[in-house]
Amino acid sequence: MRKIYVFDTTLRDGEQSPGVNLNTREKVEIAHQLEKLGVDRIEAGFPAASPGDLAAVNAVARAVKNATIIGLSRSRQQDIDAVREALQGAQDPCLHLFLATSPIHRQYKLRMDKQQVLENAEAAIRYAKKYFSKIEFSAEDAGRTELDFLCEVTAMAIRAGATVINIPDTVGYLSPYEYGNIFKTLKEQVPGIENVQLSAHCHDDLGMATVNALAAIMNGADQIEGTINGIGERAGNTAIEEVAMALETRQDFFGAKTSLVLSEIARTSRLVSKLTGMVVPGNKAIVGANAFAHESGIHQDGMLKEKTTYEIMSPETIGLKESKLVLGKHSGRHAFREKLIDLGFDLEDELLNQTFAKFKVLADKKKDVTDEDLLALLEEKLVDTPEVFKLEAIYVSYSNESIPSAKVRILTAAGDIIEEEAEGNGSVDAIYNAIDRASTEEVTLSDYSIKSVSHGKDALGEVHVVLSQNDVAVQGRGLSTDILEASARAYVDALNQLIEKRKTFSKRDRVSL
Ligand SMILES: CC(=O)SCCNC(=O)CCNC(=O)[C@H](O)C(C)(C)COP(=O)(O)OP(=O)(O)OC[C@H]1O[C@@H](n2cnc3c(N)ncnc32)[C@H](O)[C@@H]1OP(=O)(O)O
Ligand SMILES: CC(C)C(=O)C(=O)O
Repeated sequence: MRKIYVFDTTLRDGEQSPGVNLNTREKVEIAHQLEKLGVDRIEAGFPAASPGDLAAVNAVARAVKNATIIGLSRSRQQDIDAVREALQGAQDPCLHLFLATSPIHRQYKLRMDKQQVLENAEAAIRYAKKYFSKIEFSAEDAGRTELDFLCEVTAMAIRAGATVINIPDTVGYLSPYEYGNIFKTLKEQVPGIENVQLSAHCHDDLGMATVNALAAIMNGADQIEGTINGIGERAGNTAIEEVAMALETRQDFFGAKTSLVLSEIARTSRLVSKLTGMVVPGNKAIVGANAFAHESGIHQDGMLKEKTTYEIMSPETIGLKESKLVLGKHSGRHAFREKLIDLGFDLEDELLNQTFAKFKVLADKKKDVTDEDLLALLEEKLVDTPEVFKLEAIYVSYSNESIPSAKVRILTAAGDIIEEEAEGNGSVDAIYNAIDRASTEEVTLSDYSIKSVSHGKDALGEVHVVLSQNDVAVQGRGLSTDILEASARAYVDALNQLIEKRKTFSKRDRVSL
């Protein structure tokens, strides 16, 4: 099986993500994890960028024993010298030199013509060759470079002593066909190309970074460059975990493999997310929280019968424990039954159907139906609790210059209407004091939490409260687009449940104790 080398640039191009700044300790921690993941090469930074980055690259160079350590450099002596200094102590150092070759970069950024680009790059490689046996040369913006000129630049770089030639699609512009064709052409036309490794470095501006890296592999690339979680400049780089898992899962098609320890992927992803502060989107391939989660009934049913119906890879391969069946409004009876069995309840069909119907009503209102919700459904705490008290209206008076007060109108099961007023430390406290007066129940509020059920200004607010009385505690839930109303509803719901629980407990005592 053909081996594809993995060049990880999380610590260099990944760190170029706006808002990301890794200090030395963080770079070393990530580098150690990359070593465990088994990447072949680690680009640790751009030493000429700052004294801090030079020191960080040096710390990585000294800490890592099982990967080549690379420092990036412009085609300038002072940058090359900074990399020399930074890579002191590295077991296997490599210099990464770059110079842009595309017409746009030549004309506007470098203000060089083709000849100057060739001469400048050659002088840099020859200078560097005195100090480094391994040199990667990148033709920045190769993707938008005339193909014949790119062949010329590549031939020059090989003659001058580069050992790896990198073809960056710096701005994520190319289609897979065009990018693959560059590798094919270089392989066919550049003298000495068989003596160097060819590398692919893609960006995700059009969402094609992974597929372009794969196209490069299919056309002869020996190495792919990328980052963990695909972080990097603008829309980011090729996500290494995506390429590695594509090669692993579709060995039949690609006939190539990395030597990554795949079971370290999830851990590496979490660490990089934590230290860079870049949250991995839930739907991100391979490492997103939903990548191995199934919500819809038909999929869950398939998963329960045979995992390969809806999973092309197993979560264990990347170091996760198992797939998740998430209960929501799209879930079906099979998954619901399985979940209840997990919770210790094996229900008769009829009872299962009744509970399932209630679950669907709840799932329509809630983003996540938790184990607690399910337990509540089973015990008929959350729905169908007889309403001893029903909240009819609340009035709140609030100003930051006076004590908040609230008035509530409550309808009792006996048909009485009770109105009470009270003051409090805040609006919610005032409402709760007024409800206490109306219900005359003596309860303790031991928890209060609020979250939004959906997004936007009109999001539903969901309030959860825990009320206790003697040794009994219950959870009440209130939903409304107004958080004060949701708070009042949660409290009244909890009161009703408390009263119901008192009854259930005394019944249970009679029946089973
Ligand atoms: C595609 C990529 O990801 S390339 C890597 C990008 N990463 C970074 O830029 C991060 C680190 N960079 C830095 O800290 C700074 O840009 C430094 C220290 C390298 C240079 O800073 P400054 O000297 O202030 O220059 P500045 O960044 O403003 O401009 C870049 C200069 O380098 C030149 N340049 C750009 N690429 C190269 C190159 N490969 N070789 C030689 N010169 C280059 C530009 O033409 C410009 O030159 P000019 O000053 O003569 O116009
Ligand atoms: C320095 C090079 C490889 C680069 O990051 C790019 O062109 O995107």
